[in-house]
Amino acid sequence: MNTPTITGLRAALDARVTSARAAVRASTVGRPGRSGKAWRIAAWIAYRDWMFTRAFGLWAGKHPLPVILGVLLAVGWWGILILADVPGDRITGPALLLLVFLSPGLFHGLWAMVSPRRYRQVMNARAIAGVWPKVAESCGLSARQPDGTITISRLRHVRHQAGAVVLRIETFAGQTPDTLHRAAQAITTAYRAHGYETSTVKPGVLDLILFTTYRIAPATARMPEPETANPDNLPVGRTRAGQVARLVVRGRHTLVVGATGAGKGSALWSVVGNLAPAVHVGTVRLWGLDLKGGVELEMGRALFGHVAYGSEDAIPVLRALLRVIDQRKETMRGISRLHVPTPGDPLHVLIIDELADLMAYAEFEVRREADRLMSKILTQGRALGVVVLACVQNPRQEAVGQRNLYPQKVALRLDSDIESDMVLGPQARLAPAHEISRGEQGTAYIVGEDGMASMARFDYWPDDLIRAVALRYAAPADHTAPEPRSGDDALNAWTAAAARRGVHNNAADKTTDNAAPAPRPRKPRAPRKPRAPRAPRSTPTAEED
Ligand SMILES: Nc1ncnc2c1ncn2[C@@H]1O[C@H](COP(=O)(O)OP(=O)(O)OP(=O)(O)O)[C@@H](O)[C@H]1O
Repeated sequence: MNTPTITGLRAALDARVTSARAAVRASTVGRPGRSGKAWRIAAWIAYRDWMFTRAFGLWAGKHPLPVILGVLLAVGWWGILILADVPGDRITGPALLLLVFLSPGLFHGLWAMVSPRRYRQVMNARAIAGVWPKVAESCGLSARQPDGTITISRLRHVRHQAGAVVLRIETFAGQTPDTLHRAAQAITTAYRAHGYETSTVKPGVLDLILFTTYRIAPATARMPEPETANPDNLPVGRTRAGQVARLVVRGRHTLVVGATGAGKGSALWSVVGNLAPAVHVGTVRLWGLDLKGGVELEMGRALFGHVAYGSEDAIPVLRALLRVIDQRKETMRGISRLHVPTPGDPLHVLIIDELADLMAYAEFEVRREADRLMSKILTQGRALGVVVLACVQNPRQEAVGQRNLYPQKVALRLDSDIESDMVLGPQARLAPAHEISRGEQGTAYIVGEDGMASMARFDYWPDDLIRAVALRYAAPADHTAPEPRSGDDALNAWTAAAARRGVHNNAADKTTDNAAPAPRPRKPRAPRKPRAPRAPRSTPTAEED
């Protein structure tokens, strides 16, 4: 029998609450027509009333003295007027007195009624700042000075953003920024936040982003538009703060790791799908290795140039990509240090689904060759406009032995903290991927080149959308790979593999122009002229020249 885990129970409870809320909403404010409108007006009034009462109550709870004094004086005044039988208005005077004593509370109530959001933010910021000295001291952000006084890291300000509160913290003389980074988790727990991220503002000043939401709501991707298909800043999903999550593709190899069902497909298609408009105009060229037999990539086949669906077929594709790198080395030498994609001279993106099938489970010879080729592509490719996005399920040593060659890592849900450590190394502290729950497919920590981690949820890409994107943004027909140079060992391998298995290529599907890099018929070599025997010569000297 399966024992329910805390995470499982929490997910089940979440689901029930969400469905109950949806049911109540549908039968009240969500109703169509006049009754729905009436419900909405009533809900608006009730909410504003509640905000007034709550804000006033909170103020009164914190300031009982003026409340008690005001009530006593007002009642006393009124009582005296009654007892002394003073004629005329006996209410206005005591009421005005009460109003004066309670005016700060009434101001709070009105403020909360008119602008509930702003009111909550200001109150929250004040509460955070109020307990900051205690929190800072207990989290190790204080030091005793020689004169006996205690210095704490200064909280410059508290700012709100969607789903998060940002604390700007400053080090004091003698304190290192690393101390702030190390205290981040303890501060998060102290404020009962759901998670944190850090961002350095300037030396000694850090923004600590505390998340107030537990999870990022799932979202379904939409048809990408050409203006967003920017490989330097590709939109791929949502951040915890509700903003667009972005990934840098140009100049970075990306390793995507996630347990089975963690949503690697969402990460893969968020990149491929959002790059599609750039593929269509020829500034990006996609290469695919789907070693699960094509199950994943075949759906968007038209977006790809060369693809291979088996580990042996992958080798010629990797070799062809290496030839692109070699060609670029020659054309870019002395001209540019980072390739700028243009139509006709695109950014080449190699997408690999299930890297382990190539690097860990293939035949020994294939593994060895794949390892050699991948090391070259990963070490030489990124500046030359050839990048890799590789997905892997099991982060075991053989599969991700080259993980250090991927400057950017995407860690979806992992099974244990050991796996998080294996993939992310020291960054696992900032990106505990093993804590992502099963119900949050597509949620991941993105660990960038600078070692900073941020949480995002990749958009979900339904099959129909992938097909529609492939139809609308199909790759141009001239998707050819550079041909092997004569004498290149790839020539024979490519030819043999293509003949044996029929390497999948756009060409095969479309026009003959696109044919897989077929071997050029070699010119028969002219017989070598016999060399004239060299005259015996002595060691060259300056005089001889
Ligand atoms: N971004 C997302 N938002 C919501 N649900 C998602 C998201 N991504 C995936 N899912 C759900 O999770 C399921 C598994 O996703 P997916 O197949 O991408 O996982 P995977 O990591 O590729 O798994 P495997 O390694 O076993 O192929 C999907 O069928 C879908 O129902």
